[in-house]
Amino acid sequence: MQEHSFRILVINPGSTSTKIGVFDNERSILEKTIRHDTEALRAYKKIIDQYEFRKQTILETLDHEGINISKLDAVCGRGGLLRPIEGGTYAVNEAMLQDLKRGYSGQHASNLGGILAHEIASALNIPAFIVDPVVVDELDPIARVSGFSLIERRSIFHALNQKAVARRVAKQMGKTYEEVNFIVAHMGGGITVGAHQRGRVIDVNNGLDGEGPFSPERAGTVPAGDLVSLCFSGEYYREEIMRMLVGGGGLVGYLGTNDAVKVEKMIENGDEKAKLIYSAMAYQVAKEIGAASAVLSGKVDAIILTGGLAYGKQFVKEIADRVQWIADVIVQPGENELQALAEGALRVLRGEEEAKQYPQAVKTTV
Ligand SMILES: Nc1ncnc2c1ncn2[C@@H]1O[C@H](COP(=O)(O)OP(=O)(O)OP(=O)(O)O)[C@@H](O)[C@H]1O
Ligand SMILES: CCCC(=O)O
Repeated sequence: MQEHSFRILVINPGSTSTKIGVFDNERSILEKTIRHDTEALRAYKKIIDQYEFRKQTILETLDHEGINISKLDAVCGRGGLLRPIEGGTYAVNEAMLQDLKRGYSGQHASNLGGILAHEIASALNIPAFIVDPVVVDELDPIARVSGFSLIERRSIFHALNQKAVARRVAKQMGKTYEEVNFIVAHMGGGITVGAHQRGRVIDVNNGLDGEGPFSPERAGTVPAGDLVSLCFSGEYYREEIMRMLVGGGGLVGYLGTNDAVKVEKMIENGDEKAKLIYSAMAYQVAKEIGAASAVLSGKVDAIILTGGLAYGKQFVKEIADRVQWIADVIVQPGENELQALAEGALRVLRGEEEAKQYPQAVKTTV
């Protein structure tokens, strides 16, 4: 019997671009990165105000590429900084739209994903979904304890790519994601290292502005007391400190670039500082993997290295040399977020999973 074919539009909004894809089942028939002029984006005060502009650009691009949107079966967007929720595919509902619009856990381009999916899908009377947003929170209670009673650890990570890669590797091993324990290190502009225990990410660093290894653009964990002293030195505004930690941290802070390919060139040209800093980034990733292996009590089926930095052969080697005693190291460079969005929507359209419902805000009585 011929398999039913679903056509899905997927949308992944980034800070300066919107990536879109059209899939017939798992097969990509169009993938496009729409670059937005930074001047055009600057005209909008808040990220959320860009949605009409981005929607029109997406629709024009689809039209230009000859995609008839009336043939779509669903639209799936990258989820944003919502309330903490468990992983999976969620139907876009009113509560979600409200939280995306106000940026419940902060402002992030991915907040536009669910809104754009809803806007396009509702006009066509088809379902809209999001899959594994960055706020996926499956932390064990013990992992939430920070050691400072006023601050709880939070789960903010590359859930979409980490879970998609983990599912793919599990399948290659002839198992399901729910049958294996993996450590997944997503190494892109930000770096997050997740301890995946039988389908749940029970511990992971908050890679947005919290903790973990430093990355091309982010500082990761820094010595707390020294940071407090810097904050109260009177020399910096809050925004300046945040910019130095996120965006201007990591490789950018030390070497003036977030481009690891450039850093590799600097090393080739004999730059000793670049060599030390690049090795330190690999060292910190390895250390975080070691910590995740303790979280999993050493029961680790594989360590997976993914994201753009996983293309760097020397970088990967330095990490692997330190951690391959724990488990096999599997390298899956780049990220496949469009495919992951399509696969998440497909699991629901095929009835393999039920779409999860995003929780309504709890009403408090005064
Ligand atoms: N061939 C390569 N060798 C080494 N590093 C590479 C290579 N290709 C890309 N990178 C590096 O990967 C990093 C970007 O990774 P990626 O594209 O996954 O990040 P992003 O999507 O911008 O951010 P994030 O993954 O945090 O959402 C950059 O530092 C880039 O220089
Ligand atoms: C860590 C959350 C995803 C990102 O890097 O923006």
